[in-house]
Amino acid sequence: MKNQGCEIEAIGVNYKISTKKPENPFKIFCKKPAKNRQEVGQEPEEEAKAEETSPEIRHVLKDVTCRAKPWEILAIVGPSGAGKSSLLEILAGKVTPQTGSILVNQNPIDRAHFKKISGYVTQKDTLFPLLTVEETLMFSAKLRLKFPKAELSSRVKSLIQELGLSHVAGTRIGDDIVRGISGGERRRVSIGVEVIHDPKVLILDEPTSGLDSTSALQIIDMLKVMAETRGRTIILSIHQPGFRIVKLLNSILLLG
Ligand SMILES: Nc1ncnc2c1ncn2[C@@H]1O[C@H](COP(=O)(O)OP(=O)(O)OP(=O)(O)O)[C@@H](O)[C@H]1O
Repeated sequence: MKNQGCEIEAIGVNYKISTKKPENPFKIFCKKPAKNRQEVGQEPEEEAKAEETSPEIRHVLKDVTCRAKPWEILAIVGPSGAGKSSLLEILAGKVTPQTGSILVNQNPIDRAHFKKISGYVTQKDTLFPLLTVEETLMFSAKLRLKFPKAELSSRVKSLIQELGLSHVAGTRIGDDIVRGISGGERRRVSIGVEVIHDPKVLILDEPTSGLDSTSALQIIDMLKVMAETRGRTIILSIHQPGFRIVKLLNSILLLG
């Protein structure tokens, strides 16, 4: 099992959200509005139809099916609001869809176990600006791995090399006030934080957003190497991949 890759499959996923404004929390005694004549006595199909056309229900994902394989990159492509982040959260077991299933190696997802074998890189980097690159990765290593200090240190050093961050290992992350590393380097550190425990699956929400085309290509190139050398399953969302990026992707799911 240890060396087995991880295949993730989404089958017939439907995800709806309610855009209805929450009721007034101070209104303790509230009379439920009487159902209108049309709603009373509705059949289930009619009810589903009514839900479908209701302006208060947004159908974010409609019958989505996809498969991500080990050693490969699956990209979820689509315009803003297409549901890319929602699908990634569903694939990661963070959100449960109304219908459909998520399978990991042909078995229903076990969220607790999946958390241990996966890494999730959010769209926005959440790093401590005053820590250096090496300190940031060491912090994550100490949280996630129960290794002796020397082993943690050597794991961090080899990861810094793998991420191509050796030249900035001792540089602070920085933010708008403190000058630090570049946007592309920051993204690499965020990826490093999530791969320190060598996960089988890596899920990334828009890893190239806000980067110039060269830095974006370098990030996807690095992820490709991670997939091909470690057998990782990589799932990422991306807005508008350029031609050179598309060539590095193994499969693409288009969301409209
Ligand atoms: N928890 C939620 N509450 C309210 N609306 C939500 C929620 N989750 C998703 N949505 C809505 O669902 C739609 C899809 O959102 P999602 O973030 O998945 O899209 P996206 O393709 O990742 O967009 P972007 O590229 O801009 O990040 C959007 O209209 C969003 O407002």
